[in-house]
Amino acid sequence: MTPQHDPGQARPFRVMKFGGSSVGAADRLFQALDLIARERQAGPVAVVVSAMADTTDRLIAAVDAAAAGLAADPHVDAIEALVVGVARDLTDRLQRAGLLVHVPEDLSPAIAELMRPLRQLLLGVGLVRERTLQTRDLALSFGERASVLVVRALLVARGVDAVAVDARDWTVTDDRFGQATPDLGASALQLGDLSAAWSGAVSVHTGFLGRTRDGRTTTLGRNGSDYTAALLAQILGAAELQIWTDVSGVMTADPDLVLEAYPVAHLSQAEALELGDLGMILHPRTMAPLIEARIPLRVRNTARPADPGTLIDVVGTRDERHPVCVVSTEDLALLDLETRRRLGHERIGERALRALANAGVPVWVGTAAPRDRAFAVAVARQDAARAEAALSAEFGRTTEGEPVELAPIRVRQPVTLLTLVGEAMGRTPNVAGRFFGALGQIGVLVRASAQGAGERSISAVIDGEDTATAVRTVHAAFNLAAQEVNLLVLGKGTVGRELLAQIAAQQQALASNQDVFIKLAGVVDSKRAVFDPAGIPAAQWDVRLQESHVPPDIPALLERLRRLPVPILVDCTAEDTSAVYEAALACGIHVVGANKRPLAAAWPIRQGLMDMARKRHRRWEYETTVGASLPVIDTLKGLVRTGDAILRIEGSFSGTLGYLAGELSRGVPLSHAVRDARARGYTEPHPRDDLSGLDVARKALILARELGMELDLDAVAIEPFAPPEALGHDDLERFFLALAEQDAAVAARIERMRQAGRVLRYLAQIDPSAPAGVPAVRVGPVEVEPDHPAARLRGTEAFVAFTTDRHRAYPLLVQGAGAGGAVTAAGVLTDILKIAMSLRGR
Ligand SMILES: NC(=O)C1=CN([C@@H]2O[C@H](COP(=O)(O)OP(=O)(O)OC[C@H]3O[C@@H](n4cnc5c(N)ncnc54)[C@H](OP(=O)(O)O)[C@@H]3O)[C@@H](O)[C@H]2O)C=CC1
Ligand SMILES: N[C@@H](CC=O)C(=O)O
Repeated sequence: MTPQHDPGQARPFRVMKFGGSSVGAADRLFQALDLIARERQAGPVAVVVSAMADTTDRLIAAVDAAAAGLAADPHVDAIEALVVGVARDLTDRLQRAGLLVHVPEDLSPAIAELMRPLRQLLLGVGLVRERTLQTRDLALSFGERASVLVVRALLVARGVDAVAVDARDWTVTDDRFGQATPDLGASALQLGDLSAAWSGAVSVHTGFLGRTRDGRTTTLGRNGSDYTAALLAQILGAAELQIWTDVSGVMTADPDLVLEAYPVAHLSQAEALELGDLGMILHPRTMAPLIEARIPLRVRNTARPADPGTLIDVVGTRDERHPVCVVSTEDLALLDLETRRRLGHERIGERALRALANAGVPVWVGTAAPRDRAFAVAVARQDAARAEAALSAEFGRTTEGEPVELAPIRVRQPVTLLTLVGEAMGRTPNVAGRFFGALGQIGVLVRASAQGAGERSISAVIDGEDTATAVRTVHAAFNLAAQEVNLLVLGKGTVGRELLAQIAAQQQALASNQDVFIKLAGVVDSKRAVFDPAGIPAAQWDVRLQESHVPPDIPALLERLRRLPVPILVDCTAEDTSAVYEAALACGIHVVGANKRPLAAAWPIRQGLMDMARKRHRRWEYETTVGASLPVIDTLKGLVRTGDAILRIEGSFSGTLGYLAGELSRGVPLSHAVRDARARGYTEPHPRDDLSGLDVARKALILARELGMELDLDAVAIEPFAPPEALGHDDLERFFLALAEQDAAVAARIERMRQAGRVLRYLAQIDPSAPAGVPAVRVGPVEVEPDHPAARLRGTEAFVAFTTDRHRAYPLLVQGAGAGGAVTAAGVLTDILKIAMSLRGR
């Protein structure tokens, strides 16, 4: 087909198509006329319009009513009222805006006149009580014809020369009513004759409509107006087709499921075809004329004309790393067929598809096991029963008449077809790995899967209830938008407060540089809670918490948290929160904890939490429980995972006790040094936990358990840092008074050590192969020689030395600040980011 546009002609046509929402209300149509007027200034324009708003549905209802012997006139009255109303409102608006070149005649008589034959037709349908597709097509044509009448009249009134074109006068089709196919050559000839009369005016065409060679009205099926527009663009040799609708382009995912979904800037025609198969943008047959004539398509929003929309052309985006969209097709059923023995030469997939086609059941996806022993097919839920019946009938016997050993057909519903679309699929390695990996991370079961033969899509069938989380996770895993994580922070003491300050400071940078959006959903202390699913501005949490009178009802808060994308419980308390962790993990919430107590709880409790996290595919991150932000646990896990044998772990695990030892060496009395350490945020909420050795014992136990040592706290040999008689008081002031009584004795001991050339350090040792009778885990004060690695520690420095099979001669050392709000909070934030990043497939 030769396009009508003569390449010598300076400015080719632009075709603009306006859908039902763009012409069905005065404000939108006002905008549409403006867009047409502007585009006209740049060159020749042809416009295609759909029926206004719900007119097509109303026309179908009118035909159905007539065929059922009911009154159809009220439907036609409603359509007439809508069209007249839009025309009047629009005239007023144009007048108020000073855009009318002349006041248009009242359109109501013309609209009534247009509708007269429709009323007669419906009367006829009522008389014969017969409703054929042919009759329905004729009735439907009145919707688009009414739109053209209004749009042309008001364009002219606005000073844009325009002609109305009934597309039936040029769209020559076959006689498949309801789904007619145009004849391109014949249509081009007809259009050629018509267009001669336009002489520079904007031609306004009815979308959706055609006519058979013998003059009967047809319609072009679903998205028929788009088809008309694509055909018109092809015949006119247009430079571009613009589809004006109510969204700002093709979205990266369903915005109802993914708040951060956004319009894709650029797609290839092949990607658009793939999306068309999934019911998005244009139906594949509508894309055909554009592909054939290599015409770019722009999808734009009439209500937001400044938005660039989506451009669809031959090349598409040049960014081959990212897929473009995650499409979720919901409300499907998955039918699983499995033969107990092979069916000779028969392919069960082939037969199943044929049976479903014969039963008129459309198939969304079908996947076969190797050599076709099993086959799974997804169909719309409403077709599930028919599909099952058709398959049961088909597989009652082999084609040779033998009974088939088919396991009972299993029907699973509702399921969702989750499809990732993009050229990246065939050009970037590991897209499939990341797709399934992201689903696996959040524990979504894949019931069936398929990778498109065109290498532009990959699909997974998942349970319907997993849809929202799965779409969000895959969307985030491919960096289609920032990964949102939602935090509920328990505790706003030294660590919690500092964490919230770091989040406030880093939130912006994390969103722009790392595509991670940290949302603070709630903060809880020992007395109250504040929770807002929309997010608490990180700079306002303090005020919001102070103003709150809500008691900290943790189960209720977890219930609200779990409904948000990537929910994370952040534990910055020093309480026994094992039960809270269990509830959180059980309902799908990740946990990040600086709190050692759940990890040091009785072995079955700690192990139960680990199992729960594994079973629910949730993360429990706790790097800061040993050595604040030092990478102690990660290092140990790495050694264990890579098969190294851990011979011994030793070190000074407590920044607090390291600091105190240093202060004592400088001559500071014990009670003063502890007060100072507490004020600096180094100690546990009650410093007794440090001085008694309990806190270090917990750390040592945490590390020992990483080695698989099934120990409890009572198996740890603990020698306290300070004399036990000073540690009895809960009340802090009494505690400090009792401590002061020990100042002199402690100072004397330190002095003795100094004279002997040694320094005091509090060390821990984990010896997995300790002989029977010797504690495998020991913590206690040690007088170390000057050449001991611990002797060189300063301030809150801690160190952990791993002697392993591979690090035998030179132990692997992790050393640095081991206590303090800032470093610990940074470690907690790092753990939060680990979860966010892992969900992005990075
Ligand atoms: N400080 C450090 O250097 C390090 C600390 N850690 C660990 O971090 C955790 C926090 O330490 P830190 O910030 O110093 O302690 P703080 O005592 O300063 O803060 C504890 C917070 O927990 C809150 N809290 C107490 N009970 C509850 C409860 N039932 N529900 C909710 N919140 C509660 C307190 O509330 P309220 O404000 O109402 O009293 C307080 O805000 C500890 O487990 C500690 O071992 C780990 C590594 C280093
Ligand atoms: N008091 C603790 C703080 C971190 O866990 C210590 O220094 O060990």
